[in-house]
Amino acid sequence: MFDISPQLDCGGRLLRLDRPRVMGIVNVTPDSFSDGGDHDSVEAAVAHGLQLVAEGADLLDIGGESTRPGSAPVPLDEELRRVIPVIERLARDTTVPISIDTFKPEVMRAAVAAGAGLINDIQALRQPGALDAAADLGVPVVLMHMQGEPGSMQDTPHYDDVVAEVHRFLTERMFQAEMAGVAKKHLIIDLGFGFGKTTEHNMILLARSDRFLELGVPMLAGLSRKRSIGELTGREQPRDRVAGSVAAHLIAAQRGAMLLRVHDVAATVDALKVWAAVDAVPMPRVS
Ligand SMILES: Nc1nc2ncc(COP(=O)(O)OP(=O)(O)O)nc2c(=O)[nH]1
Repeated sequence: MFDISPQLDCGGRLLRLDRPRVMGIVNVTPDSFSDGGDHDSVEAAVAHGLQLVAEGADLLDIGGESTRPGSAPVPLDEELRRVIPVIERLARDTTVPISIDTFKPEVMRAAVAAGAGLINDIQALRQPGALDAAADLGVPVVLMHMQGEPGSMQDTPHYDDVVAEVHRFLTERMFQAEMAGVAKKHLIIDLGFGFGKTTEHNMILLARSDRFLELGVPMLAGLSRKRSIGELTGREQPRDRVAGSVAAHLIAAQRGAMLLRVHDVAATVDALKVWAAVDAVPMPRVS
């Protein structure tokens, strides 16, 4: 149907896209919205990453700067101090691809040099130097939609047509990336759930996320423990939003997402196994 590549070469570590793949979140931050401070030392972050791989994570996403609404920016040297040692250790101690969650080109370059094989950029390479860094590094890159900036994006998000506007943004960022020299086979899109969007916007995007498959690149979905899940379920604490998060990611997978960015790897892996079993049942022969 669409010419989505069957695998991603993440700096030599292949990620087959024969089924939805689970990206385990390792936030090396003191203030991430759902697990801030839990893994903000190298040892704790490495141990958490190894635990997520043991639970079935197909790749890990290492982040050194919280992007929650109202979060404070992290200086370059601090972000490097947080993430590089963790990437080095995890790249050594696991065989799964390691992703760097950053929008700073200097962090992208240092992270890939340290062993990361995928760039996860919530700003879709809009920072000065980011397009060139992605083109030079030659690894897959996630282009995510965000309306506004983390500090104020949730104040009054508004769209005339959220699907059309996110689609137009991602199409344009893909064009800019390819013009800068990023191979289309390295592009991944992400609708940016919770980044300048109300719960209604998020649900419309989730319901119609299959509309984005026509862009011909893998799609990543990241709804894990987010505020929208809390609003729909009444779960105040992000840690209590596991069932809602798993449901949302299962729906995203059914609508074509090939990468699921989650905190709760074991629960998500279990849900995908049940879905795969049902999906494997042959369609009835039309007599
Ligand atoms: N591609 C992508 N990257 C992301 N990075 C961070 C967060 C925010 O979640 P989390 O990392 O758990 O929180 P924080 O940013 O507070 O560390 N969400 C996404 C997302 O939806 N897509």
